[in-house]
Amino acid sequence: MSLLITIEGIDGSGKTTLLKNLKQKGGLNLVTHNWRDTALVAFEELARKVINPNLREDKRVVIDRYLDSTLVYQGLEGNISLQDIQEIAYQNINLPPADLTFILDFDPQQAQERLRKRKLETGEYTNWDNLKLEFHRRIRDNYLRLKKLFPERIWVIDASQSEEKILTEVLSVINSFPASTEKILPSGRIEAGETPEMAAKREV
Ligand SMILES: Nc1ncnc2c1ncn2[C@@H]1O[C@H](COP(=O)(O)OP(=O)(O)O)[C@@H](O)[C@H]1O
Ligand SMILES: Cc1cn([C@H]2C[C@H](O)[C@@H](COP(=O)(O)OP(=O)(O)O)O2)c(=O)[nH]c1=O
Repeated sequence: MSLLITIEGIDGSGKTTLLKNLKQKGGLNLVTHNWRDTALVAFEELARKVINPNLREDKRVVIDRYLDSTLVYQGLEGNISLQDIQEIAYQNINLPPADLTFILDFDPQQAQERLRKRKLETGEYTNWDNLKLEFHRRIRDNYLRLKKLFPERIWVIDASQSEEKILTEVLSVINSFPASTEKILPSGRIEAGETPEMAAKREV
């Protein structure tokens, strides 16, 4: 079954790492893409060239940052209404909506530490230091607000866990889609050490 899966979270929350692990160890027939353009219209090209053709071939497509980034950064943090963003995205540009979204929820101060490490190891640029910690805290809160708006689609994952644990949790949700999402509504949060089935029981 084709599935559009998106990964979201503040910078340094582990999105790229999860994407890499899903690709290498996930055992899924999936296509991943790490898009680096922040303009909404760039998603049109992404959908046309990457998402739509693969969904048509029944693949699972995993995208690092998608419309929820726009809703969070330009919407909740910026001054564009969420309704306008969604109208442009779904009606004007005709983007496919995500089926499943994982928010890697992480403390900004710890994320800063991870990014320092990443810079030392890989030299990869980040604009983190130009922005105040307060900004990243608001972005984290905005993601959690988004979860309240789209509880069925969005899963909040504790990103302070090990890479392996995060991969296991995410795979268990993907592999049981859509059955588990129906069961686990409304909050969908998996705590450390829980399977989706255990979470379902806890939340009822
Ligand atoms: N679960 C994890 N535990 C410890 N370190 C991690 C974890 N996930 C990612 N990292 C490290 O944190 C840094 C930032 O991760 P990255 O995947 O690049 O984040 P993002 O793409 O969200 O900005 C990298 O150096 C990465 O190796
Ligand atoms: C996709 C997208 C990203 N952004 C922002 C979030 C990030 O701070 C920045 C660049 O993203 P990116 O380089 O993917 O961040 P990361 O370090 O987490 O891998 O662009 C928006 O403001 N709007 C958007 O629609």
